[in-house]
Amino acid sequence: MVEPANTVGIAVNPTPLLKDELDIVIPTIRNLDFLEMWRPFLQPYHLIIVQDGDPSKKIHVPEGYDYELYNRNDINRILGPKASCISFKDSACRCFGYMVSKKKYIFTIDDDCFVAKDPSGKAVNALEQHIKNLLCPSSPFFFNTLYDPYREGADFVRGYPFSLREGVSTAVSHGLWLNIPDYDAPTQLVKPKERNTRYVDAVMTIPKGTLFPMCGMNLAFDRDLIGPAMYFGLMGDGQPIGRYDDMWAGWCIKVICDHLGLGVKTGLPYIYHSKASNPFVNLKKEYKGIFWQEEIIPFFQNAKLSKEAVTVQQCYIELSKMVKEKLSSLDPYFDKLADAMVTWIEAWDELNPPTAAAANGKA
Ligand SMILES: O=c1ccn([C@@H]2O[C@H](COP(=O)(O)OP(=O)(O)O[C@H]3O[C@@H](CO)[C@H](O)[C@H]3O)[C@@H](O)[C@H]2O)c(=O)[nH]1
Ligand SMILES: [Mn+2]
Repeated sequence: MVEPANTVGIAVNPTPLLKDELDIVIPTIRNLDFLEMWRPFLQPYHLIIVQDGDPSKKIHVPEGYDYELYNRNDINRILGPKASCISFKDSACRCFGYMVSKKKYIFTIDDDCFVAKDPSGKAVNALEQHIKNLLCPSSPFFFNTLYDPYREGADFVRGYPFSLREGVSTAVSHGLWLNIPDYDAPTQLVKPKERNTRYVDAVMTIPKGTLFPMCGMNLAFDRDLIGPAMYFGLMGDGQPIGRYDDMWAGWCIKVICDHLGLGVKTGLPYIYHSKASNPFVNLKKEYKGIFWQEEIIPFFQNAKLSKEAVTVQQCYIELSKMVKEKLSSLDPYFDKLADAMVTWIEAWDELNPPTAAAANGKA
């Protein structure tokens, strides 16, 4: 039986790593009381709260947190017609927070994710571990069997090519979950009582050429390296699919990271996922995705980006053209999604114009 950690009495770190370079993005339709238990680890950071659902509902944010909050009215006001690419009534709305942030790093977490305990009983500072993962190189080109070679007390094992030991920049850090695992609805239905009690003390780079099911509930990334590709798609209200927001983004970012020579890591940190969403509601959201993905995965496995695609935006636009060309025959939804991918990039570039220096550099 796993339980969340008790963080009462843990002092708030006054000078945490990347304090002014990282935003925490939380999608919510509920309340944010869970931030009380995260206070020692998260209070020094700026929050971007994306309020989904009824914009007239008042979301209470615990005292002492510095935050900005956006509801649907704000999204519509800021993006105008381009707001059509931001999902409504689905956690996919969180990607609006990635777009409006001005920081280099993002940590996104769900409002039902509590602080986990490691096997020694110590409270896990998930954000601190994500930051370590992002600030350390990745090793996507050759698998290190002793897991993260950059970790204290580990290294590259015999036979690991020295020419590859410098590693590459890490774009994404994918954390895991104790208690309620991120299972799809059919698995949830078959195993309603299954809880994840296994704390695996490892961080691994996902090898180049391998896709993975990215879960958005405990995720961090480098916005400068991969932000424009972190679009969580068209889900929820008015859409034929849900709960494939993070999956879609994960497949897109992995193809682009592989193309640009960037790393994606998975493993530590764990959070404690406190509640299971309704498997019957989830089945309705997922069911088209469960058979579509048998076509979608080979599409991403075979996606080849051109050597002219050297920025994330260029890669993403190329990907959107492939989606329109190769997946629209699966369902007209993908035609709409391909257009929304372009709208997302246009909106991203509108809110995040390249700095003059960067623009000159590019010229
Ligand atoms: O319409 C909605 C529903 C929920 N939210 C907020 O999004 C997160 C996740 O919600 P919840 O914990 O209820 O759902 P899970 O099934 O556990 O979420 C996992 O599945 C993925 C579905 O896409 C998701 O990325 C995972 O985290 C909470 O913060 C809700 O408040 C919402 O904004 N709108
Ligand atoms: Mn949840």
